[in-house]
Amino acid sequence: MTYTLILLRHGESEWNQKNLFTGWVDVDLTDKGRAEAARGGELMKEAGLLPDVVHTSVLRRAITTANLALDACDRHWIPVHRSWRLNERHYGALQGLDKAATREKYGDEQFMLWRRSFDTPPPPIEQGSEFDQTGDPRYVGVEVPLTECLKDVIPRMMPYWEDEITDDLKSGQTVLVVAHGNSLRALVKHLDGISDEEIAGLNIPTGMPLVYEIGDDMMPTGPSRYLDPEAAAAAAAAVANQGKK
Ligand SMILES: O=C(O)[C@@H](CO)OP(=O)(O)O
Repeated sequence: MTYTLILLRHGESEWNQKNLFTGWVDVDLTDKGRAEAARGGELMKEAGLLPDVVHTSVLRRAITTANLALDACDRHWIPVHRSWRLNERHYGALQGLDKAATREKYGDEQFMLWRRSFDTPPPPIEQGSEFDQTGDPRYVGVEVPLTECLKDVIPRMMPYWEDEITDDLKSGQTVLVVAHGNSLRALVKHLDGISDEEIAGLNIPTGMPLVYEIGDDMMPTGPSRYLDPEAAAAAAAAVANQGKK
């Protein structure tokens, strides 16, 4: 028996457009991001891959992307589950800072360590500062991080994969997960068995459905595929180049 899993990073956000580090800051989609989300839904419809259930983070850019994509494939009515565990990586004190200016100030190497290394977290955000999420009502009972590297995302995201998403897959449902560049990198790292070093080179494009066939062991039976591979490759390269002028 195989099961279908579709991963979708949210469409372009206002801070993607402005080239700002975002993390847990709850920014909206741009018009381009809304169009990307709808296109993602159309691609799923054209491929005959219609989700039975959707899981999202608790951030607006993922929630709105899911709504628009599901509307575009007439699946606006399916059950929805949300969890902070699917949130973007917390970007610490970099949240709200311009990526190009940060790269210029700290240099290429430090910039890339913060963005893509497995285990170098950015400096922690100051509690109570403008872009700190401590005290946000959606995180009652959650220990809100002050910064995270990818290594920190794995232990907070994986329980949700193991306890919630795989349950839906095992019941035979086509599962859509709408999340973020770095929370999805953590999940793809697990599914594709990518090493701590090689994960630095993986970038997930916005609004591009990525499909896995999953076996009974809840691991992929073969390589994943983007529904629009050429557009996905170009968009992933653009993500990789963020911060460069
Ligand atoms: O700012 C962020 O939260 C993420 C995703 O937009 O950026 P990056 O791709 O640099 O990790």
